[in-house]
Amino acid sequence: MEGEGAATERQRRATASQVDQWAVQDHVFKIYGAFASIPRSAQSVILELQRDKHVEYLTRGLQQLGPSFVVLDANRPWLCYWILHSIALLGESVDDELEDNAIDFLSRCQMPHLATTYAAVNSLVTLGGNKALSSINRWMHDAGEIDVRACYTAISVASILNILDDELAKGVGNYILSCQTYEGGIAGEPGSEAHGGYTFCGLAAMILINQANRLDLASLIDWVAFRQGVECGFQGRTNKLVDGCYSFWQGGVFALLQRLPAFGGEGFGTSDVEVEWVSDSTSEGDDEDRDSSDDNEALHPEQDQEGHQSSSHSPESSTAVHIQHSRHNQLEPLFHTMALQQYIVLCSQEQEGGFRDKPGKARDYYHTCYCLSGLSVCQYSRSKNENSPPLPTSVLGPYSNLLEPIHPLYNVVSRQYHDAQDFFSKY
Ligand SMILES: CC(C)=CCC/C(C)=C/CC/C(C)=C/COP(=O)(O)OP(=O)(O)O
Ligand SMILES: [Zn+2]
Repeated sequence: MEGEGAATERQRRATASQVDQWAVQDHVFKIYGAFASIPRSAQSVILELQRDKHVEYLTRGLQQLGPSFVVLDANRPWLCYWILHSIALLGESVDDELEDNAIDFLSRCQMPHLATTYAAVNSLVTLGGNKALSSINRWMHDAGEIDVRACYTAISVASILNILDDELAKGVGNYILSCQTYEGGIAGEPGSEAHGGYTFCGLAAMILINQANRLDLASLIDWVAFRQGVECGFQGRTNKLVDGCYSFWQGGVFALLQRLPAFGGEGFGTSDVEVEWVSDSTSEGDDEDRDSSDDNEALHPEQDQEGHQSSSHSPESSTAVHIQHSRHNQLEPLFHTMALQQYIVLCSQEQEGGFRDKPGKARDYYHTCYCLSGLSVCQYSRSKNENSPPLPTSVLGPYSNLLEPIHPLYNVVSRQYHDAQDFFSKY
């Protein structure tokens, strides 16, 4: 039996976390309230992405990595990837000197650790061009940690470099399957708690090895759908706080699911998953306007678009999210993409450049990368394929907020992914 001390401690922690959540909601709702109370003309200015400021902040960060990126530490390839990918999402590129420095540095640090190798390879793919791509040495190595992130980074790197084979994929499907929890999301290791970061990694890896249909996709969708709360952004796991970086880790899960043919998507080429879909069917047209707030209005924080009270991160519904087709047979996103854009632009964006976890926190490159990646996912969430630009109704704020589309399996900008694919299919 649990001792009185332990029970009291548990209750103290639960209360503290509830108080944290109320404090964050209070902060976020004040921002939305202030936004709703200003004239429309001023609202559209506030919804603008501060592109120039973001590029300035990012370029400064890259320059600060050192004149020739000389120090080798595990964070530098990540900083390179977060910054270069953010710049690419904004449709910009870096100057020749910075590019040369980055290539020289990244080609020297592709071995010691799988996750940093993923960051280095994605950075080089993002820089693109002969020099960057040919600097990648397509080695293999083993050992290192075992978890779902390691599975994903290994499989992602191998896939983008066109060296993925059965030997590397052996056992990966069974391992990831053993990490899907009773909640429906995927944990880092068997027996741990489902988390958005690992759910993205697990699902992406399963798609890359053609085994996504082995997961319980119905419960996975339920789990991820209920991670979007009244703050309009996503939390990483049940009963935790909203955070801008989950815009990609959780939003990216939807981007992956929506590309599967079983969900009306075009597939990923070799990995067209067939899923026997079981859903508690909802009458036609029920949800056709669920995510069509096309007038840039702030959502009332405690209401969904039909005006219902919504409970934050409510766990009680089962299979409440379904494949949605509007009257015109247009694929509807499986999450509230306008609400998420609102959280990213109004709560995560720093007017002076960069993005943060939540109001009150400082900006950083990690959150800048994953807020922008999540924003891109939202903007293209209704696009049938990456070549069809989104309608203005899918983009919150001015259309100039539109970012470059990403390839959701790797989180690199689509055009750079295709260039890399052409390059590595030649030898
Ligand atoms: C490819 C790649 C880089 C993958 C990384 C995936 C990722 C973000 C995993 C999350 C790890 C984790 C358990 C964070 C919880 O932190 P926390 O307790 O501080 O945050 P929380 O309260 O939001 O859960
Ligand atoms: Zn975060």
